[in-house]
Amino acid sequence: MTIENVRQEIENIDRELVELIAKRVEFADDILKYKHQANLPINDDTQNNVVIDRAVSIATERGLDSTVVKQIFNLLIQMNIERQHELSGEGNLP
Ligand SMILES: O=C(O)C(=O)C[C@]1(C(=O)O)C=C[C@@H](O)C=C1
Repeated sequence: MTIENVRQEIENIDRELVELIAKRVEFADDILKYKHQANLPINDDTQNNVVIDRAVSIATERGLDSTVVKQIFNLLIQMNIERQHELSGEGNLP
């Protein structure tokens, strides 16, 4: 494999990652509807821990640096929380 081939593979993965992040954020709309109906807060620390612990466990099984994976998932959760605030009309972004 040439370096161009490897960079093409990395680009393909990067595109998939961004698509998956977009899909994950899109669920903010559905989850927010349930939260409004049940009068639940947007931020749920218990669920945050479930998501983080699951990601850390999978990362550890795959031999990845779990500290970095934890940081990534904290950012993903934060993106979802921000989108839910935006959809509630409380955000700063368009
Ligand atoms: O599961 C939820 O309640 C969500 O809103 C999703 C999510 C997440 O991104 O995984 C985001 C915010 C909550 O604090 C917990 C988890």
